[in-house]
Amino acid sequence: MKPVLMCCNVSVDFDGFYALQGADLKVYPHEVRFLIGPNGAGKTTLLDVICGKTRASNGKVLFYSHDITDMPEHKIVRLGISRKFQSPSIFHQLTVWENMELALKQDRGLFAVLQAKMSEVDRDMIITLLQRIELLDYADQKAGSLSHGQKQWLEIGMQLIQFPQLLLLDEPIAGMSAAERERTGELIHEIARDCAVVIVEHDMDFVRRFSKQVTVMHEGKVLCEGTMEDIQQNEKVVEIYLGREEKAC
Ligand SMILES: Nc1ncnc2c1ncn2[C@@H]1O[C@H](COP(=O)(O)OP(=O)(O)OP(=O)(O)O)[C@@H](O)[C@H]1O
Repeated sequence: MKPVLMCCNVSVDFDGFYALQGADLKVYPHEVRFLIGPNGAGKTTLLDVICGKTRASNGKVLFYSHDITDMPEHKIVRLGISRKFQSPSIFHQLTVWENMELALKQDRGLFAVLQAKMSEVDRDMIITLLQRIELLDYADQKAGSLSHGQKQWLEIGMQLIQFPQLLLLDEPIAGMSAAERERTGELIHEIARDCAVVIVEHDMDFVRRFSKQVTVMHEGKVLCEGTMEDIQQNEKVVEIYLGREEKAC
């Protein structure tokens, strides 16, 4: 099977400080890949390079056969890579439905989108996605009135409406209740039926519960990959990351 994403020997130089130092990553269709590692390991920087927010100073990023290393962010989005940042960037004064409408027609202005008549197909698509993110009953509510977890789901829904083939999530469960975390884990696996997902996450209980393949990053490189069971046996991973977690408990 061809990988959706290949990062080959990617380095990022921030004025002499190397946040990434030859990072390699392959992600396959329908995969849910967790990226873990200590603070400063380069996880967010790697997501930033993949979505075009940060430029690699060396190495290549391939999305299927496209070399996207030097592509501007908006073109990468159009190719099918969607990035959700830690804090939700939704419009609090608009309803859940209007947020979804806007996400559907991002290239048009707010006024034009809200005035335009929707096609049946678009309407059905929004309904299906709102069902998936469990917000159909909240469609007419202002997004600002949603719980923190629901706001995160709304933003995930707004990413999904563009039908990405790769979704990048940065700590999606931060600040969520236990029930919201559980639902988010299930949602991520549902999403992976249609698109690969790469998730940066620090919550090891969540990673244990919902991961298959985990990539451990350290000092700007990939240290190792495998199932959570595999990497828990890795002495270096325990030393630099998981050991600290146990001590903190
Ligand atoms: N714009 C920047 N300029 C300079 N240094 C940066 C910049 N962005 C990130 N860094 C540094 O690069 C390193 C990697 O940061 P990054 O945020 O990718 O790590 P991370 O693994 O995501 O950490 P965390 O788990 O704390 O979010 C850190 O030392 C960080 O301070």
